[in-house]
Amino acid sequence: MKTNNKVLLGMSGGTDSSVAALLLQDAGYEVTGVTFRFYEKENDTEYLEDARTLCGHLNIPHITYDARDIFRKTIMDYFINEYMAGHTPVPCTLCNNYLKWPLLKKISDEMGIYYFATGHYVRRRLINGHYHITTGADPDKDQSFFLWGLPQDILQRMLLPMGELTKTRVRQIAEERGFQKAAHKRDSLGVCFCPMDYRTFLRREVPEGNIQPGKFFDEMGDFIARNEGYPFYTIGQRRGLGIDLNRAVFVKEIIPEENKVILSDLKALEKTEMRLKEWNITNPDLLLGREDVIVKIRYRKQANRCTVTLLPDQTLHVELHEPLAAIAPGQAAAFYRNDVVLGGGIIL
Ligand SMILES: Nc1ncnc2c1ncn2[C@@H]1O[C@H](COP(=O)(O)OP(=O)(O)OP(=O)(O)O)[C@@H](O)[C@H]1O
Repeated sequence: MKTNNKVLLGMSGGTDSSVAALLLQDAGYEVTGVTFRFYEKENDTEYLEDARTLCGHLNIPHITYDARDIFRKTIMDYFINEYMAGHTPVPCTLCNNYLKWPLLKKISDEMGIYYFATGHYVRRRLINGHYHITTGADPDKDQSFFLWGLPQDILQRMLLPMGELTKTRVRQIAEERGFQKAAHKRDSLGVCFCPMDYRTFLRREVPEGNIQPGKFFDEMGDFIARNEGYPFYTIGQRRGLGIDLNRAVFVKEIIPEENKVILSDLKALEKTEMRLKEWNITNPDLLLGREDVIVKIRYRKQANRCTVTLLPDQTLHVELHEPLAAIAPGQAAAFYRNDVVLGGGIIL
């Protein structure tokens, strides 16, 4: 598609996308706002009204796109199924990879709009002919960890007006420009459809009887205690096991077929390799076989050096230079060099 000065902005009705709209307009773009209906808690559609009102104030067109069915199938059902398989799901990463950004591109294509944008706190850089996501300027808000899965045809058309800003500055801008409600909206916390403990969500969503009480065992196969059923535990979990031993124990392994959860000390959770499926690499030359790559499997407080190779079965092998504890199947791993996201995948 030929470039033009039009941009489709994902408008959640919150602070970031509101300020993103203002900044894109200031920069001379012709902005259209789109609000995806992904999930509506107790049918609350106030966010739709907020987004519509904001677009009205900015004098820009606003459209809504009903993605509730596809969100239910690809994100919420996946989330439940992953826990039922003994895995730890990453719904926000998958929503970005498979829904939010592909939908922005699809609708832009249909409307003849070249650019698309969000209020994500990330930046983008062209390196050796390939676009890469880089970390946002606000270290507390950086969302690069969730965007390793985007292909070039999306990366090349994205605009990221929040990338250079801090959240504090963004709230100030909203206030200065008279967007009081947006300025004082609370940040969204965690997974949109499951802001509470995921166990409460599973109890509500999984039909009665599908989760049966199970058992904790130690690494030697000795019974420790009964538990509430394997889906209620995640690899690396220490708190909330409901047992009182005279030593610290962690969830090491989950065996759904036998409804067993294996507990051990932290050291036994360490691994020096992992494999990834559903991976994306921005530029193989910058990642594969290189010694200076960092892998993150958690949003914060973890960064390990690694070497990544492609295996004949088309999975990625990640050799960790130092052991890493609590690697859970289903989680995402994102690769970095300094501030640059090089790709990522889902842990097998
Ligand atoms: N329902 C939605 N419809 C359209 N775009 C959305 C929607 N939800 C999120 N986005 C886009 O994705 C960006 C990141 O979403 P995320 O939920 O991580 O941030 P947020 O803190 O809720 O952002 P905001 O302050 O704009 O609500 C948003 O800034 C927005 O551009």
